[in-house]
Amino acid sequence: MKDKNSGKNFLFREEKEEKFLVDPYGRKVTGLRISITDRCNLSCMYCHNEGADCCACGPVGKEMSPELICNIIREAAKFGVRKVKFSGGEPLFRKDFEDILACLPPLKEVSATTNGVMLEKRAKTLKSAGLDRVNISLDTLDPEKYERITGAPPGTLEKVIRGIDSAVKAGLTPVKLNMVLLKGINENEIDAMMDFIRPYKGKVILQLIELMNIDPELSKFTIDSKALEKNLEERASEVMVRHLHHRKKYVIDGVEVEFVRPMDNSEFCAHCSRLRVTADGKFKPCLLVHDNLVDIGEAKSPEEIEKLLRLAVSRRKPYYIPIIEVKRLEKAKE
Ligand SMILES: Nc1nc2c(ncn2[C@@H]2O[C@H](COP(=O)(O)OP(=O)(O)OP(=O)(O)O)[C@@H](O)[C@H]2O)c(=O)[nH]1
Ligand code: SF4
Ligand code: SF4
Repeated sequence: MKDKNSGKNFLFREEKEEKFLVDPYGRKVTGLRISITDRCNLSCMYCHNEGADCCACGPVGKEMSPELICNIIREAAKFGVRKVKFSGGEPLFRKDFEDILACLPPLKEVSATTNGVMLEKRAKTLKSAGLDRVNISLDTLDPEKYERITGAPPGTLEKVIRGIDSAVKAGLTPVKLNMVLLKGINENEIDAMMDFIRPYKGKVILQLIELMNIDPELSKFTIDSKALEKNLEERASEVMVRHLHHRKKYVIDGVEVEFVRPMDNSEFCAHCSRLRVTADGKFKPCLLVHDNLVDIGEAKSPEEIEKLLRLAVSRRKPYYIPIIEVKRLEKAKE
């Protein structure tokens, strides 16, 4: 079958007798990123709520049942999806998160991204239910700045730090600390953050995240990512490149630092291997595109889910594409 925009073929590709979902741009889908709720107890200044139209602090829509979530994952797993990331809003708002984890098929990695506020008491049960690791948002170690960035009441930063400790103790490792870089607010705290995680001896990784300034109001907080990348490279004793998004990982003074640089980065999109699912049950082919969602609705049978999965994959397109590719596509249309 041919994609009408790109003229490229898309179908299932057989590899070592395993079927994979491959989009019209040749990107294999090996992961699902599932939002299980839009609810959240914070209101971070940069929140994109996983690309949902509503804000995490706005009204809450319907949420998928554990059964539907597991059916979707089971179907995707038949086609080579091996990694699942649960996100929100704040996924720990789901009291039945452990039930969701308990019904999953065998996977290579099950992780969640959380703000960590409610993690202290849940870390052990989540691990026992099948969660492998967590990413925890932590942009600053300064309580006042934390409250300014997240809108949280006093005392919240301490809860998050206790959450990180519990996650490490429960074995939800490596724990990644997600630090969104904000010019004039926390850009000078990278070294302090590295000092904070060093005692965890490799069980905690620092993940620096370029601000997605999709809202013009946020532009003033954008840092110079290229300069930062150069600086990290100069300081690193080791540099690695992940397949996912071709993200760079650095080892600096014994600490692992990963840099997530999605903006205007065609390399990032070219290596995007995850399909998203929204909290209200829609496949979302791209975080930044809002008009090509595929409603899973009450689809229950494996056949129905497979059909919708294929449709969503056929709609996947890199958001940022190299200018040379844009020209090639324009020429192909002529
Ligand atoms: N544009 C874009 N940004 C992404 C994508 N995936 C992750 N990000 C950014 O990276 C941030 C951190 O993502 P996480 O949820 O912690 O997970 P991750 O680091 O992508 O995944 P793992 O490395 O598997 O833990 C997100 O809040 C986004 O800002 C993506 O597919 N597209
Ligand atoms: S914790 Fe996450 S979902 Fe909640 S407001 Fe902050 S960025 Fe948005
Ligand atoms: S195509 Fe690019 S912007 Fe869209 S989800 Fe993938 S990495 Fe993110």
